[in-house]
Amino acid sequence: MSQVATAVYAAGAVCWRVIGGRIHVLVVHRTVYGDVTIPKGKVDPGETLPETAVREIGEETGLRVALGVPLGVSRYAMPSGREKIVHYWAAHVTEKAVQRSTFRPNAEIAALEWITIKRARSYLSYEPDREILDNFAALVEQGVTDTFGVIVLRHGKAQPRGAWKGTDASRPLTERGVKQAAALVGMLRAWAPRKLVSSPAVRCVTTVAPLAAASTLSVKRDDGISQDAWEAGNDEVRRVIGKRVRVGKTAVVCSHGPVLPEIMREIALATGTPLGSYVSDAAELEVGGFSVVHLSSSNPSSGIIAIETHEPRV
Ligand SMILES: Nc1nc2c([nH]c(=O)n2[C@H]2C[C@H](O)[C@@H](COP(=O)(O)OP(=O)(O)OP(=O)(O)O)O2)c(=O)[nH]1
Repeated sequence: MSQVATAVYAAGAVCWRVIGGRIHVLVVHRTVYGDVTIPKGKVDPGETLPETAVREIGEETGLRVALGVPLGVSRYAMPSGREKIVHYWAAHVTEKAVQRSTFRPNAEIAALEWITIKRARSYLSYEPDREILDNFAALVEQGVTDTFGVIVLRHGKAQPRGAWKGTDASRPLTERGVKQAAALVGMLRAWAPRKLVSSPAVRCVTTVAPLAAASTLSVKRDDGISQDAWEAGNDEVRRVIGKRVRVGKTAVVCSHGPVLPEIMREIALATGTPLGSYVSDAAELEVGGFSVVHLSSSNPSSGIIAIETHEPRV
């Protein structure tokens, strides 16, 4: 009987910052291999890829980062013959994070180096890494490097309508829904949301409550994105989304299945993005699932830069 070796999953980020008016990226010189790569590492058991990317950047470089735009997936066969699949994001590194880095050369990483994209391209040891860097370079050329995310979240699994005697808005999460809410914490923190907006319905507020507690943010309840308002035809999705796009801080917006298409539509309209399946598919979320819609900080009306959709883990 032949054995098929399973792929090894990993995640990392093209870390970038502006030095002397020019974008520089971070490459790592690895001690054992003597090669130059984009920082990344293997998924720990039970961890999601966005969490892995943030943890690995922290461990390898001492830098605390939040994820930006997804930059694609590289695949290669390791010398052992096993396939490696690596998911990458862009990650803006603040000056504060650089100052706080505790990096010391170690058995894994001999040195960190901040260099221009052109130089990084010539230093990187492997073609798959160069392709990921090229994806980042394309964003730089379009002038959309600085981004923020609107994280459109569908509440976790709730008690069915028929089985609940109280008002629809007071329907609680099921046990699975509570587990989904807990599992969202680590994952959503990878994008470091700075604002949490939720429909006032219990199933939505309790979906974001663990995240609020872990990130010491309060939940802003807004009836404009409630299902009751939507069913009555007096929702205010445009106002809620317009504000998120104007403010330009990464935010979680937690709402209901039927309201999500309207939320995605308003993000597209507010940013001058043509409507299409790319936009509407992002609203097709399972309970506890979310889409991160990446927008330009310097020019939000330049359209949606990227959308990534994540299934619930539970
Ligand atoms: N980082 C990287 N390594 C590659 C690529 N192509 C390629 O053959 N390698 C080689 C270098 C090593 O000999 C071998 C394993 O390196 P690796 O970076 O995938 O795996 P690792 O377990 O050492 O490191 P990590 O995933 O925990 O960060 O694969 C590539 O595109 N990127």
